[in-house]
Amino acid sequence: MAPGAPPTPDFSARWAALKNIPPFLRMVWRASPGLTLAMLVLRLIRALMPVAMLWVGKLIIDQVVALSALPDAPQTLEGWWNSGLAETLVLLVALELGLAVAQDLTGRLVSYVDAMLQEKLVIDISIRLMDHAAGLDLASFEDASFQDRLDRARRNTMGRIPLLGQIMQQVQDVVTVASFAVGLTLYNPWLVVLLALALIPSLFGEMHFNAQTYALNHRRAPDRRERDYLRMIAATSETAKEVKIFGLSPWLRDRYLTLARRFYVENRAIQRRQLSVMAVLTALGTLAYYGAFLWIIARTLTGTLSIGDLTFLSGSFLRLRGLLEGLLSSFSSMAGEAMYLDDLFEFFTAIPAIASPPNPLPIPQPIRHGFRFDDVGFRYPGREAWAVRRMTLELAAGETVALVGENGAGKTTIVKLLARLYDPDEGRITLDGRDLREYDLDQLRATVGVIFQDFVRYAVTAAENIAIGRIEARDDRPRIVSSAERALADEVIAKLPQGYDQMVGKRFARGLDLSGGEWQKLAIARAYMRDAQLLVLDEPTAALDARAEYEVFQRFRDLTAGRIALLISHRFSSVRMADRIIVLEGGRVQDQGSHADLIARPGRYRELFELQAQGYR
Ligand SMILES: Nc1ncnc2c1ncn2[C@@H]1O[C@H](COP(=O)(O)OP(=O)(O)OP(=O)(O)O)[C@@H](O)[C@H]1O
Repeated sequence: MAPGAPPTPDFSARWAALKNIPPFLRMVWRASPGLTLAMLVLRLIRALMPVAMLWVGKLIIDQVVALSALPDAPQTLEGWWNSGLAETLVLLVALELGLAVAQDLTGRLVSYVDAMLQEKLVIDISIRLMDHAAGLDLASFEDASFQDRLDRARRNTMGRIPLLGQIMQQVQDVVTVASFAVGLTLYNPWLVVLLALALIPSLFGEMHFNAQTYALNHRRAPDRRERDYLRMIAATSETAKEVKIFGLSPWLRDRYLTLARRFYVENRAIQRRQLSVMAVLTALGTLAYYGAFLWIIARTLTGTLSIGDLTFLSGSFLRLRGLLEGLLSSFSSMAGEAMYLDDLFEFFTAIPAIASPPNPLPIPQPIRHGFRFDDVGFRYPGREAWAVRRMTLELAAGETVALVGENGAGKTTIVKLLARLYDPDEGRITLDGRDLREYDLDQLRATVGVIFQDFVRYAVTAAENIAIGRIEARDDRPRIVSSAERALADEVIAKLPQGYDQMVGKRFARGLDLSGGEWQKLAIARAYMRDAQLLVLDEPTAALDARAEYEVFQRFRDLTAGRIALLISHRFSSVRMADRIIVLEGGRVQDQGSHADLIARPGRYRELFELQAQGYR
């Protein structure tokens, strides 16, 4: 099936999806070889039990009939016991009892092993999804169709875990069917053929409807994401304020309802068609069953079959019909379920474009010269306009540089390019003269510490929120405390009832929410956790007042002495302390120099500086 394309709701798609079963089973095996083996053995034992029980049942009945027809049969139980005539019968009954107990026991064991195996599988797949997602490019996450695919992979795969039980049941049922079929064939092979023929139409019916449902779900993934999003924003702590103030509730509700209604109508149409078509097809199976039953009764009446044979055959027939019906429909639904696995395997085939080269260079320790943009051009995927074009600039070792420019000038883009969250489309970025792409990616990311404007407010403890900057050091309390002090976050933490161990954020009941500025201080402390050689504050200070931001920047400059510090802010009063200020406009360097240089000459910087200064007068 072509990646991303909805499958055509036909049988071939269904059959093709069966290819997913072997890799799925390999995942199961990987999750737990021991449990998988145990499961197979148990299923095999269970598979042979029905025919064994029915056969023993037949033997019992034949014995009873034979014994009761004896001319000089004993009249009392004691008489039977003493005669020894009923020994075989007693043995057979004991055997039947043993089989019944074993069937119950293995049934429970199967449920247990199945549940454990599914749990292990969920963990294993979740970890693999997380690991794989972690390695993918940022661009992928900003791409809506990728989001749909990831969403489908996650949602569909977790929903497909019971497929394991289905496959196992299928294997078990196939063995049971085979054992019954052997039994029936011994009497009359046509009985089996008759049954199978009657059931084929309903198999195709099932397959057809499953494929339609899948195709519909697949096609609706973007709408479903929107529907879930609407339901989510209508009632979350993040949105509650605006939903109330702007009275968004009716609007959200209507949009949700429009989508949900469409889903409902489409689902109903499929369900109705399935109801009528399947009713007819299933009736065919019933007809065949009673036809065969009549044949067995007739043969018993004419004396060709014994009463034991009658019970065995009619029992086998009944079981076989149920089994075949179940097998065919569950086979078709299994194939249908397997189609959903396409999304998972497709997701696993996505390879990041940004990766370390085969023989990566280590990051220089220390950086001798610095970073350099050489005529760099970059466009976001799917965008016509250049975010950055003909950009040439330098960040020299040990220097504090500020980037200023109006919204959309390209400041954040420069930072993303420095950390190789994206690679340039034109020109190149070098570190100590070598292209960034030649270096080890993990080392590069470790040496570039960025606190973004939209940093994440994690619903974990205050200490952990700071440790995010260097998660390996999450148990290094002195390091966390000292980072907090440098970022002025210690004052924020001092006010929390449980100090560093206070859960923050409002997601969990025991969390305590912080003000925007307080969150920013915690985030800035993350920068100090790192041993980064290039530290970037990309406007995480916007919620601080002008004086606090100035103080944060001043400290940042002093505390990052010897490293490269990059500051981004819209406040000219704060950036003036940088060694060099780069003025960006429309994705290009418009001017650069120290504050004194820039203010001394007419230009954009002086203009904007004066505009802001007036505001403060
Ligand atoms: N993820 C993205 N996908 C597509 N276009 C983007 C993306 N991020 C930024 N852009 C575009 O790239 C250009 C540069 O954006 P950038 O974020 O670098 O600006 P900025 O100078 O940091 O702005 P601000 O001061 O508002 O933070 C803008 O035109 C913006 O619309």
